[in-house]
Amino acid sequence: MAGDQATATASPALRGTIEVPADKSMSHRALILGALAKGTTSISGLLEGQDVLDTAAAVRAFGATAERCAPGEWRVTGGAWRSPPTAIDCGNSGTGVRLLMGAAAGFDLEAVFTGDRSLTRRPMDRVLAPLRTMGAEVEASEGGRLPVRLRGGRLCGIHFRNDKASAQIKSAILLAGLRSEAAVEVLEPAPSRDHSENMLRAFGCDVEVEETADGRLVRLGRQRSLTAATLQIPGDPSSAAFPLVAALISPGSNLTVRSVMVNPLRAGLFTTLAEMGADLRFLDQRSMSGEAVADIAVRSSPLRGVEVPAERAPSMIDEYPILAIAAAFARGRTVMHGIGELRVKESDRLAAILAGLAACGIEAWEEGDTLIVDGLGGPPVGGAKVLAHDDHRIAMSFLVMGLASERAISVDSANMIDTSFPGFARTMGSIGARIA
Ligand SMILES: O=C(O)C1=C[C@@H](OP(=O)(O)O)[C@@H](O)[C@H](O)C1
Ligand SMILES: C=C(OP(=O)(O)O)C(=O)O
Repeated sequence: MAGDQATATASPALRGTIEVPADKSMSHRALILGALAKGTTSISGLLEGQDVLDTAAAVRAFGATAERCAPGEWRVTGGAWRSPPTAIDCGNSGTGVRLLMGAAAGFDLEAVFTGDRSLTRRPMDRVLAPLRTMGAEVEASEGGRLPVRLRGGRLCGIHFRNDKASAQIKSAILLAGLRSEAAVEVLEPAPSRDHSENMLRAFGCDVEVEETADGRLVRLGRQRSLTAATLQIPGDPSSAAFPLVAALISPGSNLTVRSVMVNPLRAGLFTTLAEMGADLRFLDQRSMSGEAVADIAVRSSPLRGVEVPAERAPSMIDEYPILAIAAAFARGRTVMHGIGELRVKESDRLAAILAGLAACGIEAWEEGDTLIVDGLGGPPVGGAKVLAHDDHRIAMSFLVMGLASERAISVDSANMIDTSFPGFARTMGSIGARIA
């Protein structure tokens, strides 16, 4: 990819068997929990994208040791966290900064958190409000944004209703609660991804989950100290989504993505694609570090428009940009409900999707928190330069669209792809995709 720009050109059928980089959500959590645990945690297959490398630098600044022994192989030795010498810069990563603020809040320390141009525009109050309720002193910049100054210490309990179905908010509260003895509970009317719960258990922490009439209640038990663990991180379903959709929309394709994490709270895109008529199979289902894993095989398929219910949004929140691309190729209308959270990701993803689709000849519009795409039942014209707004998922989505459109599609800022999918162009090239 030349400089920041990248171009995807109509490609032949995509074929082969590939792996995608490790899951980003699990990778952040592995480093943070390792840095809180007694002893040395071994991690295999850590995602070495910039978001996660920034979290590694952050835990070091708090006093932990995080060493890279070989590609993807890391050792993390934890202990009591101390005030970092300089501001913690989480770069582009909402997960990194929100989980780290939670984890730091239980220690007697002071820290300033900041990030890049995108992250400093994203709302932090959603995490700062519950941390304040628990007793942390926090001072945010205007509008509840970064930089944030946090003074941690002895925290009290909380019962928090997670109406946004945000795993970042839930995880920040659970991590803060690790150093408290008080009751710490998060009620989720709609469940969000549960990697923190699963991984906390792997580190020996009691986490209780109860299905109640009001939703899923997640509660820290009495045993909250963490002991080092050995972890292996499976492939990221949010990254696998790009080659899988590319194969679905490129005639004659036959692709397998190996070792993809398929936790049901992350698998909403696969359910939706199956409803659209995708020939998609989960093979060799197994488990890795407490998470369900499968090889996913797809063949290119004629897709039809569907209605995606709001309740499914938390299980595919990062996949709407690439679903919108699949929808553009599908026959008929795809309606995606309840996706207002897309406005506060790395960019305003709703606006970016709409502008990109319009530039490529697709009719799409928003109605409140609903996105509607009128699919062509065939390839769009393409031939546009799409603004990715420094957002990795917008960039990858429109590059995938360019592989099966009539004319090439360029994106202006492709360098951010490294935050979640290092080697994207190379991996796609290995199955025949033309991205330069
Ligand atoms: O907890 C996590 O690892 C994540 C949670 C989601 O954000 P929200 O918690 O804001 O929904 C998701 O968009 C993000 O990419 C990763
Ligand atoms: C929203 C995302 O990440 P984060 O919130 O960690 O920046 C993403 O990866 O799509």
